Amino acid sequence: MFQQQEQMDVNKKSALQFSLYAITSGSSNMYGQSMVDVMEQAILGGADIVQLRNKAGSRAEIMEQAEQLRRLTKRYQVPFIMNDDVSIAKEVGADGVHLGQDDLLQTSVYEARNILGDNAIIGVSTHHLDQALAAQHAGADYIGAGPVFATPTKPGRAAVSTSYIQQLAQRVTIPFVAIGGISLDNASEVLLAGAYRLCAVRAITDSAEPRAVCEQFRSLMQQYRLPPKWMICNGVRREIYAVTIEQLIDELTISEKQKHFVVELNKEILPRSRWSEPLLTEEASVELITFVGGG
Ligand SMILES: Cc1ncc(COP(=O)(O)OP(=O)(O)O)c(N)n1
Ligand SMILES: Cc1nc(C(=O)O)sc1CCOP(=O)(O)O
Ligand SMILES: [Mg+2]
Repeated sequence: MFQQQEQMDVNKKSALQFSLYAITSGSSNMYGQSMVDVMEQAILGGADIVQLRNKAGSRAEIMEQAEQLRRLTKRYQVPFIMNDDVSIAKEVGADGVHLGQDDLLQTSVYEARNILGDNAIIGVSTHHLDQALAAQHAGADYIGAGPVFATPTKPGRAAVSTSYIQQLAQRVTIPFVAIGGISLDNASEVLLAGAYRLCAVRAITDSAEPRAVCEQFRSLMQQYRLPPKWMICNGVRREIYAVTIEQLIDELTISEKQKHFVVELNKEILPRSRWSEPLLTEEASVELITFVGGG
């Protein structure tokens, strides 16, 4: 818990800078491409994190797939996340595990962290803001946010819509990834709502050309947001997209009446005349010091 406020291991920090998250489906796709080939194509197209999701296989089958994906992702130096099962994640040396709200009833973030260690990536699915804030507080490294659109991959789960993405962009300090029904046709809508990271199953696995699909996702994504930076804002370590103090104030949705403060950037007072300069960089530390009116 609260590890976001400490210095993060460099490998974990770089793993969490992912932008396109590919999740498996089945052992081969409808074009006869094996699951591993599809994921390799996805990685070559720009997927920079991979999850094994097999809801129906035997433990032995899942273990074998996990080992295959572990080898593949090591070769390309891409993080590998195991869905649902912390013990398989541990056994194959996955980089982390993804837990849904139901999975948390079996294994909490705290327990997963104890089993996998501080450097493991623990992701948690969330469907509304309270769950997101709880996951962040519990020490999750990233949040899954969805389903943004209704999807047959998760039947019966109501769409949260892009308004949930807007909420997360303003309220959570850890990375979040939009998931559910995301395709090349609607990705812009999700990015416009404030997502930097997108996750897809069918858009990638149901395509005859997973590599081309991922390339197109990545080129779309580059049009919307610059990668976020880890910064310390008023003592809290968090992801920040802003590059100027003015943008930071907007990003933190500070209301008009609270905008009278002194800004310290890396321990130096920053005059208001410089608030529009692109000064915010990785690991910058910003203090927005407000004054309480006296009588
Ligand atoms: C990145 C990511 N986000 C959400 C999920 C869904 O997890 P969960 O709600 O536990 O559902 P299942 O995938 O286990 O059916 C995910 N797997 N990955
Ligand atoms: C596995 C999963 N989890 C979701 C969530 O909202 O937590 S939506 C989802 C399915 C995503 O698949 P597709 O890209 O095919 O829609
Ligand atoms: Mg699950």
